[in-house]
Amino acid sequence: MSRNGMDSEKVRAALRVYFIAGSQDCLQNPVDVLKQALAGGITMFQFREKGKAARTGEQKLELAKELQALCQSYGVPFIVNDDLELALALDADGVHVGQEDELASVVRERMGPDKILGVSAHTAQEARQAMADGADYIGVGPIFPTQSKADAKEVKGPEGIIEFRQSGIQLPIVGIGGITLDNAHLVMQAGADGVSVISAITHATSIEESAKRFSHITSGNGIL
Ligand SMILES: Cc1ncsc1CCOP(=O)(O)O
Ligand SMILES: C=C1C=NC(C)=NC1=N
Ligand SMILES: [Mg+2]
Repeated sequence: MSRNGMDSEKVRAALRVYFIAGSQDCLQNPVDVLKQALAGGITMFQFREKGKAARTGEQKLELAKELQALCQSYGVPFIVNDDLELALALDADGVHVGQEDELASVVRERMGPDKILGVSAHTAQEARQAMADGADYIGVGPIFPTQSKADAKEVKGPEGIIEFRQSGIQLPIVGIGGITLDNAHLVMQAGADGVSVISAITHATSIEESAKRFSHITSGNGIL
């Protein structure tokens, strides 16, 4: 079932190097982090301001506006994690929700057909439900152990993505969790359309170089 709205090939292309960050993930000013990541060629950005050090209220809104403007100057989609009201207030390009967040069907209803809706899915059933709710892609993970999400579920390995594809899930999939320059190729070979990365970019010696290398690794035609 193909959804009328965001073209799925455009979504697949946007998922290739899907950078996620909030100020809690950054060792320097988040604006400078995103500038370098964009220069390195990330294909989509998710603003995920979460945890005890996260900004809130006006501070969070101002930071989001600055990061959104940067993405717009590069023509890179700007996605908001969890916070539907913030996404609507900013007219963001989309929202990503987990199973415990706002219902995906409600988010789709509130955003309209042309915004990007991402849903975290841990089983093929959750993936099928997400598709029925109008999701454009699913986030599957953690693929490898991660330090960036306190309540991450059990590690799946790249097999987790193979299983989704074997159960007939054709929706665009982005792998997430502990993905580095050394293991990203395994995620692509398992059938993901892209990799979602926090610390391998935010903690990199060169943020721009790291983003550039992820872009190179994920641009293969999937055969190599
Ligand atoms: C948000 C999220 N969801 C599953 S793992 C994770 C964190 C990924 O961060 P990192 O790329 O640093 O492992
Ligand atoms: C938990 C998540 C899973 N997948 C993606 C793409 N983003 C998230 N915040
Ligand atoms: Mg969430």
